[in-house]
Amino acid sequence: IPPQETDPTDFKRRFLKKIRKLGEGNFGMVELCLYDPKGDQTGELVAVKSLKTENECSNLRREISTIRNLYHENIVKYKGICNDEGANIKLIMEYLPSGSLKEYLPRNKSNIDQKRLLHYALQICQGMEYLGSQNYIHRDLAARNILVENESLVKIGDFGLTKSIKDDKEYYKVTEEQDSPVYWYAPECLINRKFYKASDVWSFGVTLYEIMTYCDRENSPPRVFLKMIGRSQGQMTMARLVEALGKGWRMPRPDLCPEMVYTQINSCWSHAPEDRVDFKGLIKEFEILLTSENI
Ligand SMILES: CCCn1cc(-c2nc(Nc3ccc(C(=O)NC)cc3)nc3[nH]ccc23)cn1
Repeated sequence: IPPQETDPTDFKRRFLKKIRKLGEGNFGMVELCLYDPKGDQTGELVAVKSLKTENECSNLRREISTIRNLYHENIVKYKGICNDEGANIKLIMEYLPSGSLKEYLPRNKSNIDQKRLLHYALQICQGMEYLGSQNYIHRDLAARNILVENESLVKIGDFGLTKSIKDDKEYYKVTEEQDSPVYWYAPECLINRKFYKASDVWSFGVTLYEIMTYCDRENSPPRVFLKMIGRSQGQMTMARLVEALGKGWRMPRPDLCPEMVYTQINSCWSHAPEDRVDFKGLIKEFEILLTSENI
């Protein structure tokens, strides 16, 4: 009999063995699983994203249709879906053992120099430039969502809030209130809940700030903002944040961050979206910084 055509992107639930939790997102969670069809532990390790609650199925289906059509060195690889036995669908992706920058940078600080940090920043911009070219807005760019393949390769690892802006709309209007990562949000997102590609540039600025602090918890954006706008004001936080940003307040240059890089971070934080640098411009700047000797 001819070898029956098995679809390598169709994962059977009975062969998917949970090992441990890897991370939690807005309404999804990611677990490390062994996919072991032979049942002899010779299977492969995969990262499996499923829903925390039943009702968010449409979000995960949108995320699946997004990631399965993205092919870029700096975007985590889609492997398939697990959709049998009736329960809710699961997204299967390649497993990156080193975790996100939030785990990796603090742990490896002593053998990562600033040049390498800028290489990571360049790669994130390359992934984001590609995402934008496919008419997507990420809406959750942060160090926690950047995964480490090895010490010279990072990938955007989560698309839980990514939206398509096809039919030449230039922004996405947030409908449902979600526990949004406000400290990574640009003013236009906070004030009138409009997301532009330029809003992702603002979030990249916050992500680069995190990278230049080696994701040190003491200097995390929530910590720095709350120190500036006064301890937790409850729901006042959003209003106080908007007010401070509107007055031109920005997170101060981190100790280890060179002036030139802080200038770049600030070019991502212009109040008006149209005044911000774009990912193409950031890529050029990083390439110049990485060739010049003074980093
Ligand atoms: C939903 C939130 C976004 N998210 C994506 C992932 C993820 N993690 C990993 N590897 C990973 C993670 C953590 C650690 C660790 O040591 N932790 C203390 C080690 C390895 N590979 C992945 N491939 C695709 C997604 C994905 C985790 N959270």
